[in-house]
Amino acid sequence: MRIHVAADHAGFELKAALLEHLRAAGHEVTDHGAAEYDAQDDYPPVCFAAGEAVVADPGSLGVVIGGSGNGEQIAANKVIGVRAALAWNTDTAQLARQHNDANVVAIGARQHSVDQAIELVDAFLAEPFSQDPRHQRRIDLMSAYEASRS
Ligand SMILES: O=C(CO)[C@H](O)[C@H](O)COP(=O)(O)O
Repeated sequence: MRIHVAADHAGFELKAALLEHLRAAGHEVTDHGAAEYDAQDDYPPVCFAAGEAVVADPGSLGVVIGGSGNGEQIAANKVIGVRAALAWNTDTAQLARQHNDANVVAIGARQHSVDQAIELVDAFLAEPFSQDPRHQRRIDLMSAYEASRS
């Protein structure tokens, strides 16, 4: 799978561990930054970059990481075509794919151990979209709204 990953300073350490884990598992992973640790850096630019890469690369998925994951989810969702979900347990990670066909998952690195956070990402990546018509209908409503505003 092709995976686009980004993190600010709060997610920098988790990003390094996640890149290693995903590459060892055979995924094709692109690191969209931050390239180095800077306690003053801002999460929106790297989240925009990862989101844009996911939209430009159909079939790929994204991971955006910060302290809570909230701002990273918000930033990624500003990219047209991104459906970013904050995953905070296995169920929300899986439901993001099953029900929402989320193409980006947001993770709060300060909310989980590294192992727990990697489990959330793995659960997200492994779960397919259900293809259920009711879920597709709701996604289509959001896509139509997005298209009408752009
Ligand atoms: O989670 C985040 C945004 O939702 C950021 O990672 C967090 O706000 C960074 O905080 P600080 O600048 O205090 O380290």
